[in-house]
Amino acid sequence: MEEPHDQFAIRVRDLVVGFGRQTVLDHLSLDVRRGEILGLVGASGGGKSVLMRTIIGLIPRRSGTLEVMGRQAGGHGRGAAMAWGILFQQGALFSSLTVRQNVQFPMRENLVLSQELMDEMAIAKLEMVGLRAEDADKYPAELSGGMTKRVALARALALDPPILFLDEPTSGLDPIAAGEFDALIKTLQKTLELTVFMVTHDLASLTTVCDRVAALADGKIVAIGPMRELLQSEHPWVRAYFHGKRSQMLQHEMR
Ligand SMILES: Nc1ncnc2c1ncn2[C@@H]1O[C@H](COP(=O)(O)OP(=O)(O)OP(=O)(O)O)[C@@H](O)[C@H]1O
Repeated sequence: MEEPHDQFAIRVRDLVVGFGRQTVLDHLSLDVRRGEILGLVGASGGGKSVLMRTIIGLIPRRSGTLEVMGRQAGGHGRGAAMAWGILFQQGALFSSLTVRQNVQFPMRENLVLSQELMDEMAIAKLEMVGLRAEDADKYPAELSGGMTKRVALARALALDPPILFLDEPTSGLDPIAAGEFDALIKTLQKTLELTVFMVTHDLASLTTVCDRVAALADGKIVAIGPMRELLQSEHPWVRAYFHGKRSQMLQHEMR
């Protein structure tokens, strides 16, 4: 039975995206429920980033429909920019701007606010992600990997978006920092009632923070559901991904 539309933050139908003669996404359909943390896995080069970038309007689609928070996507502009926050893989902070200025960047681009209010908002966002007010005057080169991710997260949350896109948020972090970052995402998702769309290879993240996991193979979503269901999937790529030697070893160690 079809679920009512307002349950979904993102609806993708029959999406086709390609470059030249290469088709990357081939009639892909996917629903992301409001308030869930959805993890996306797929082969390297399989199109995870392309899917995310197409949803946020950075890559044009050849055909198919996209709906974000009940609105047909395609139009860019202010409304779209405020519907989501994005954490790119490398953190991607502006190196010449301080932490405070990085967090304020989307505010300056999209809102008309006094400097005083933006300063207060930036500090509130930094505290929300577990950083201190003293960190606001640092430059990106002065931050650890974990702090960089947190600043990028604070910037992604600057406009209080209902949807958060995360591209491999724990990559490059040691297991302790990765676990702390996962816990932070879970807490923020609960307190801010966010919908989180997360591309990740991190089995610990998939197991501990994701409500559902979607697997992308051959340009399509070939399996979707809670992690325990994905582990039962008969799809050859999904089986190879979760039951290959390396995954088995990690899962064994996680028990
Ligand atoms: N702007 C672009 N122009 C041409 N080809 C592109 C472009 N962006 C992505 N591609 C191609 O699309 C395919 C999917 O790339 P994508 O970055 O989405 O993979 P991915 O699943 O995110 O991989 P990874 O896990 O390694 O990050 C690749 O073959 C890539 O070369």
